[in-house]
Amino acid sequence: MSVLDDIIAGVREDLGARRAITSLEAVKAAAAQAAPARDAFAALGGREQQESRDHLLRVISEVKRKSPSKGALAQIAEPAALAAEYEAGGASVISVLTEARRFGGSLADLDAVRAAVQIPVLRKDFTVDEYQIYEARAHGADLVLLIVAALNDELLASFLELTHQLGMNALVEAHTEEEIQRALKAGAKIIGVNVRNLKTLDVDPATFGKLAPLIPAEAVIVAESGVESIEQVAQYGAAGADAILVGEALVKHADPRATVAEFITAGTEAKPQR
Ligand SMILES: O=P(O)(O)OC[C@@H](O)[C@@H](O)c1c[nH]c2ccccc12
Repeated sequence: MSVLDDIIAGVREDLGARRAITSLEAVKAAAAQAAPARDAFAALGGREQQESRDHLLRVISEVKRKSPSKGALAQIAEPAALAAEYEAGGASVISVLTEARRFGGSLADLDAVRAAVQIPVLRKDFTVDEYQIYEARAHGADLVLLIVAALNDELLASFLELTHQLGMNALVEAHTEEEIQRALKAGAKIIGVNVRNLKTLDVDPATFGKLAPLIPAEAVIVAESGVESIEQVAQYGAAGADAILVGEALVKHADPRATVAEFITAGTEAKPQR
């Protein structure tokens, strides 16, 4: 079993436990009651009119306590306080890991962050069931993660459609050329190139430069993982990223606010006009 399969098995078990307490019908009703989703596509620089794009490199800042590849990263006693720092530093979106077993996250973290910031919030989890999409909306998420490697074409398309129906956007994550093609075919508007292979956990930042040119200019392109330095941010910016998604480097830094601001400056300087 790959790491991804193993994580998903745990996600399904935890989902079963939540569903036994709160039915799909109840979660749908809660989603319908939630305040409308914020426009994450626009927040990430996406425009229906390509010409009106600006030049800024956006940062999606992640609340991440631990990971299967690195183990414990940071305690994060107050995710709300960390998210507020990210927002003050200029982050465009906050990503909140809600997977519990491997990443130490929860829906309570999502609630706390949602209440603390104005910018769009991404529910970062391994989406394998429509229940999780309604649940994300019920908890105020504006964006959900859809990992292409975890879904077949039919599920990917139907989850993307449901996400849009609920007024949210999806960050559709790919790691290979084939997965990029599948994401595009499903109609993804925000495409993440994860340079970490979720089956082996190997990180290779060069993956971004190889795959980004395959993504048409109408889509927002997000470089995910492996940001350890300003130089790496500049490389992603130069290679065509509209946004970067950063976890470890921010949660481990003593001054996450300043680090977000530095990353935005470095990436924007490096970014070519699209
Ligand atoms: O901590 P990093 O290397 O900055 O990575 C952040 C983010 O890209 C990573 O957490 C991630 C990317 N895709 C995922 C899918 C599930 C869980 C986590 C992830």
